[in-house]
Amino acid sequence: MLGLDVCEFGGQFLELLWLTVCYRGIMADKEGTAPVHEEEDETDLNYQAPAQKTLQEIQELDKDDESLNKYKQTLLGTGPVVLDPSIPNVQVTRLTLMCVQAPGPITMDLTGDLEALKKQNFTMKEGVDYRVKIHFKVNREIVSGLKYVHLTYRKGLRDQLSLALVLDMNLDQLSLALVLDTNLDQLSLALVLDTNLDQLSLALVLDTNLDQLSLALVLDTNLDQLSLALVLDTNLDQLSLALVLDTNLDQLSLALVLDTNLDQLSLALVLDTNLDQLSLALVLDTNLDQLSLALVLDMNLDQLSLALVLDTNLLAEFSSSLYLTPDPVSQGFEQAVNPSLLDKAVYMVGSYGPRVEEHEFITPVEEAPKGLIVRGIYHIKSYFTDDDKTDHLSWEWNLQIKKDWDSTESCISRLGVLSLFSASCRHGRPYALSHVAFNDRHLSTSSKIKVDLDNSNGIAVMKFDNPPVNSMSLDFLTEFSINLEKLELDKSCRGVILTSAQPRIFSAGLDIMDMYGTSPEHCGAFWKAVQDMWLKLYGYSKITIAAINGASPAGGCLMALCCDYRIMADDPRYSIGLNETQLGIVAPFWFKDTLLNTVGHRTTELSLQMGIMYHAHEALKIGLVDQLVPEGKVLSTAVETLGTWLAVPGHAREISKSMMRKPTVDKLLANKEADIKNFVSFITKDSIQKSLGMYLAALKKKKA
Ligand SMILES: CCCCCC/C=C/CC(=O)SCCNC(=O)CCNC(=O)[C@H](O)C(C)(C)COP(=O)(O)OP(=O)(O)OC[C@H]1O[C@@H](n2cnc3c(N)ncnc32)[C@H](O)[C@@H]1OP(=O)(O)O
Repeated sequence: MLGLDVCEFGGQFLELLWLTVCYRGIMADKEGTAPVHEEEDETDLNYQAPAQKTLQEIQELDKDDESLNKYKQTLLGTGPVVLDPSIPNVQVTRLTLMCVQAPGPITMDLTGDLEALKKQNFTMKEGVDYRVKIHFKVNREIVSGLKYVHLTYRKGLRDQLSLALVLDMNLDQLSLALVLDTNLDQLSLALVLDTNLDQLSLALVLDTNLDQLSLALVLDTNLDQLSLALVLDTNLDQLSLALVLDTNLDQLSLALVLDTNLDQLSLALVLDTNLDQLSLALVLDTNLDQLSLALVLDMNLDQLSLALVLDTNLLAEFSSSLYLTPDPVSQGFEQAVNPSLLDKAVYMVGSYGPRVEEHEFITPVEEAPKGLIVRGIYHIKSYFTDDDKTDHLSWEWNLQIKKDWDSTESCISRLGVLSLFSASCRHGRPYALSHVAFNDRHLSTSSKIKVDLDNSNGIAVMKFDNPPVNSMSLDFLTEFSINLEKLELDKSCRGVILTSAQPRIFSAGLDIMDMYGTSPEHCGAFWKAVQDMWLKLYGYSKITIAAINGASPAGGCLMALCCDYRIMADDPRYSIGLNETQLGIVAPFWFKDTLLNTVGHRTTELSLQMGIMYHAHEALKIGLVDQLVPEGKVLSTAVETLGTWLAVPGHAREISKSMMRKPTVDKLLANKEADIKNFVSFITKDSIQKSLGMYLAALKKKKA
């Protein structure tokens, strides 16, 4: 049976692949060709595309094959969404940098002024994991072989590291100026040394904004006189300074050692000079991700030796960012310096058909670079293109890698979060925001859902804690989806267990209070949150197990059905099922599909029409749950089971899951808006409101 399904699916899939390949030729004619300046690294295999077909022709093919038609509809939509040929077939609408630790969404609108984007910096904290999400629309025709190309350049040194060294000498005189100016979180060092046989002047200014350290040292001496000024200003923890100065008319020795634990900066300066000879050694060693500078200068009347070592292991990587120039700014070096290409990433986006809803594509997880020298601004050229090099969109923007997120961004994001959650005020009552903890890597601060991620095995347990019955209100659903998303992005998490912190109840399903007596706007927002929860959970890439430790009606059952495996407490008091008809409401098609995909057609038919709640044993019998264990063992069995699932090669399992579930997910994605409208008009009907009211009254009466 399974073999047959897979063959059937495989056949359809191949056919669709062929159809999309056929279609590429047509597309190339219709859109402009790309000015994509990417290196040609693909081999021409002398490939001859099959005869071209229109979307309509494709839809006509095998018209009588019902299952193929369904699949085609999922992939191709029902037909062109926009007929106006002046509107591009593919419209890229926005790019989002998805990062769990980000204080808020980092999104760029690609429908507006792309020129403005060139000047805009999007900040990313160093070392964080992130993914790029692109939203795009397909309006008329299938596009195949879509690609997202991402070229990363490092800008000139102005934003990064500048070193200027000026050395001027003759037998009687030496002048040295060294300026090290790095914006990489603000370290500046200026050293000026001017000496002739009679006089030595040294000025050293070290100014680092990196937690406020400033040091100025001025030393001026001639044969009869020595002046030394040292100013040190710091509110840092752990600063040590040692200054040794020894001078007489013929000789000067100076040793300065500055040692600060604050991100490990050490400075040693040794200066030894007499009338005939000057020796200077300066060592600047900062662990702020590997910058070391050593300067050794040794001279006498006849000879000069200078050694300058600037040792940052980033030299190799960013050699083009390092220049020796006397006056970088006045020479306008930024124009003179071509930004160097650091990285080229090509992501295969795939083939897509027209539909009203936007498509979205998410890249695999990347890690932002980390370290003092890699902080700075990267210029990025993005191309949304395809195999035919059609330029669907190309734009440029800047990614700024910083030691921390921008504080202003945090404010903006907090506002964003507030507005997101003010939308979840129910009956005019704002909900507590304590659970909104985007920055918090300890995921356990949510108010309605407790998350505990065990780093030793990668298993996260999400415990519903929304008394009295874990009903899924708008804020519960929002919080659930955020946590799930966070865990999906968290590399250390490998699987998620859903369970309840409430005794005897897994979840009472959707919060009826969100549907009863509320405004159409509220109902719309609520339903969108239900959809988002389902889309996230049913299409989740990681393993999910429902540890059902209590009653699980309606939405509770749906949530369990979305998981990969269900373990239920073996207790006759607990039941599970989609009982919507008992409330006088109708489960939507994606509730139905989720049940159908689990227990089959006939059982789904009986179950939905009658609104049956199954006791644990019955649920096991019809395959609604996979295993029964004593209540006290539900969670431990779930952990054990997840362990065995984790032994399966992850990639193969994930693709298999997606193969089984994607058509169902795509169906809702293609009808999301219509489904919301349908829900709102249905649930706000007087007759339905009356049913809900009676149901609520019955619940309360039962209690009485
Ligand atoms: C195109 C249109 C599509 C429309 C599709 C709409 C889909 C909806 C899916 C749903 O999920 S609808 C919700 C269905 N849920 C239920 O039917 C469950 C109802 N509840 C129960 O059966 C029981 O409460 C329980 C879960 C078995 C627990 O029983 P227990 O005896 O322990 O507690 P109660 O005294 O019954 O309840 C305590 C308290 O909680 C209130 N409550 C219960 N369920 C809900 C709920 N789903 N939403 C809001 N409030 C709920 C109940 O009224 C009690 O409140 P009180 O004020 O303390 O009396």
